[in-house]
Amino acid sequence: MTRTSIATVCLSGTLDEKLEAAAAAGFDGVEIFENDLIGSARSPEEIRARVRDLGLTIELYQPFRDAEGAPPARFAAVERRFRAKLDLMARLGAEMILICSSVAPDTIDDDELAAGQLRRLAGMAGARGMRIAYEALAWGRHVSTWEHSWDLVRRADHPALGLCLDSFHVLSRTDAYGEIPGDRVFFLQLADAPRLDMDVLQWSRHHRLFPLQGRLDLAGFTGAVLRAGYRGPLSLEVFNDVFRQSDPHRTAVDARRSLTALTGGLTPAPRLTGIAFAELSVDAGSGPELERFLRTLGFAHTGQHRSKPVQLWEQGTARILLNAGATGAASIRAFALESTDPAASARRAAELLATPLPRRRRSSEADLTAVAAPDGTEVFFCRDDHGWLDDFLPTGESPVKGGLVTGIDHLSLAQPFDRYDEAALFYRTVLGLTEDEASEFAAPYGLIRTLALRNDDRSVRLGLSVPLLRRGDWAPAVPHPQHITFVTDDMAAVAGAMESVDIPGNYYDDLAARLDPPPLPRNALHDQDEHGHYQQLFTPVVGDRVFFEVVERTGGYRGYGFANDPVRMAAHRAHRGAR
Ligand SMILES: O=C(O)c1ccc(O)c(O)c1
Ligand SMILES: [Mg+2]
Repeated sequence: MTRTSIATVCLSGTLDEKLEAAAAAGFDGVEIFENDLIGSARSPEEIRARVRDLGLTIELYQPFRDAEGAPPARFAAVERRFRAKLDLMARLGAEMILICSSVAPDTIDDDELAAGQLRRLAGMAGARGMRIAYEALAWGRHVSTWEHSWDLVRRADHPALGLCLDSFHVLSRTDAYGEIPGDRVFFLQLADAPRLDMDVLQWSRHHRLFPLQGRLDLAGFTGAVLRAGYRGPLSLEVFNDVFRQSDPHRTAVDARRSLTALTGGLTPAPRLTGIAFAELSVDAGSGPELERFLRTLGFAHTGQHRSKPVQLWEQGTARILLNAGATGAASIRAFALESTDPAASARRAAELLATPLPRRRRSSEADLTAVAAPDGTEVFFCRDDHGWLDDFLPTGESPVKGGLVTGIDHLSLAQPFDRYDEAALFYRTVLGLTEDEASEFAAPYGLIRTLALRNDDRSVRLGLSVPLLRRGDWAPAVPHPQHITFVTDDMAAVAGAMESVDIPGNYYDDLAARLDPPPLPRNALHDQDEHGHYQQLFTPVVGDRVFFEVVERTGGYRGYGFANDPVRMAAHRAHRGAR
């Protein structure tokens, strides 16, 4: 088994907190960042003991800067500093140090000089049984490609000197990284990132992500390095503004999940065949209001749970549970997915470190396995035989035939600002969904990023959204809005029956100018793609954050109307202000 490691820079907190979080998430080792050590009140010996007691090993100490290419007059100071760090490593019990390529303005562009200096440092390390992993920073002064660092390592030709390959530095510059000398790679650092057209240092220091959370080809690169014969740890090194201030235990689990998903060997994700139900928690105020909305849309209250204050509402294949037994304001507390193998779905979720939830089971009730998603939403796995419906006693009301709503189109779950990348990776990997559409837009109270995920046949679709920054205190926007989107074949009839939020005339003027759509029912929004058309209608927000949407897809439209989201948000805001 390949060892796993995480750099302390990935995590928030003091060195102690970082080490505890790394150990709790199941990492084998850590890279100790110099800053974390310098700020720690513990002596190196105490840190060594703490690391050992936590079952970790120190895989690497880093970074050592501005070594190679130093003007000869400065190199004595480099050696002095290096010797001090080797002394420190001996006290820590660390055997490998990372030297990153020089950025100092006085660095000399002379490969012979640089290789000779690296050989000198390797001699010092080697004499103490230690090794150097030399890394090309993508913004290094003269050495900025891994090929160039490899050239210097070859020239230096010392057994204590090898390469550190960092996926970010390599893949931020090229997808064609060529042949990798596996036996000379001493250390492998993994980081993903979104594709951003910006200064590479800023990109690296603020926007790195864990593998599979960004757009770099981490699977391809890691596979190539492993095939080349690399046998060291897979170590995550992610500089990320959000992770730096998030709960380190959560971040460490997110990190571990990403490595697990990257290295594979997981239970394959069983095929999902649909959304069995969505469950809303309701209180005394929101319950009746949601019932009223369901009623006007044509839903029938068909069942009452045998043991809990939970109502079942049905129409077409859409099933909504209203749960009055939970505390808190109205929200989507759970949803259930129909799986061809619920036990395997649950097993895969456990392998990906999903938090298991107590089973909902009483003698006669269906056995539903559930896990908690990062945003707290409970995700159930059930068979597609509707066995769980036996938990409900019929009320005598039967579902309306040929009603307005035919099923659930998708669920939209707004994520807390600091859980988005974690949630996207969770839903995608645990459920085996693919990314459908991503976008970013300016909403009235801040920038919003959205991501749609779906299964192969689009019977399961989820929309995630998140503000780009933590919301300002003053913003009166709906916090973490969630909605259930129903699908209809007859939007005109829905518009006639359902209370909807008013959409401004300016929207329709702009729409006419851009797309000139056919006439729309009152308050309906419109979108189109190369396949067809989309109409959307929104109820007001119930309680603090929940609303329903009804959509009609014609001609095979594939999107989600993301472009209309700012108008919808402003409309909800205006509606709440008017109350
Ligand atoms: O941003 C940096 O300076 C830095 C330092 C050490 C690394 O391993 C790295 O990838 C980047
Ligand atoms: Mg690095």
